[in-house]
Amino acid sequence: MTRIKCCGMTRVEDASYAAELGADAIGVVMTARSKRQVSLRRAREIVEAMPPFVATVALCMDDDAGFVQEVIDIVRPSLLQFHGQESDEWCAQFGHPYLKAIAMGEGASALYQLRDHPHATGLLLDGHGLGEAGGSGKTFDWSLMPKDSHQPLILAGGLTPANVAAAIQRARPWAVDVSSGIESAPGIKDPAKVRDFIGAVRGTGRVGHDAAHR
Ligand SMILES: O=C(O)c1ccccc1N[C@@H]1O[C@H](COP(=O)(O)O)[C@@H](O)[C@H]1O
Repeated sequence: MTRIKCCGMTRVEDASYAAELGADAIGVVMTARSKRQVSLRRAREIVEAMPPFVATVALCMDDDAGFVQEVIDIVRPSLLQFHGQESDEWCAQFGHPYLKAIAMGEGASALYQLRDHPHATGLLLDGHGLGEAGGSGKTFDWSLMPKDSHQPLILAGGLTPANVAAAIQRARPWAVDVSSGIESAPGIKDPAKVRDFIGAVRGTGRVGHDAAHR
């Protein structure tokens, strides 16, 4: 079964809806470098609203260590996600489980980057180019997804309800991660797209309640 993370939550109701439909994890973006940034307080509210067994992920990108520690202490996410140029040693200093984003777009190859992050709980392969900022909403060539990693690999970058089934077929990831592909505007999730995305991953077409449920 392919796990699902729905990222970039800015509202409790959106995160709760994704969890209700069967998302395995939700994400909140903490870095000021994103238009989806939420405050520490809002992130905590979203995390606290999640039911048992739904993991919570707080995304940082080249932020300073003091801020990351505040995120751990105040938001208390299950996992951090480092989406910038952070080294393995730097990410591991907090003693908190984390995902490390790996660039798979222009000029990038997974080969060396995967070996560079042995302490990551999982590696999230995204469509941005080497040295570029993540969260570009771009897909990458799914055939480049490594087949022999000993760490769980999470496929991200430009996934939508329309392309996620083909992406899974091609890349065979442990999990998929989506943000912009289930939005009606940056940070605002579209209930029909959330439902269709989860339905496409689960292979059922549509799952859960009707959109009128909201
Ligand atoms: O979502 C953002 O604004 C963001 C900003 C900076 C770094 C990463 C960001 N998002 C993450 O990027 C991947 C792929 O997102 P998308 O589905 O292509 O929009 C995902 O992990 C987002 O959370």
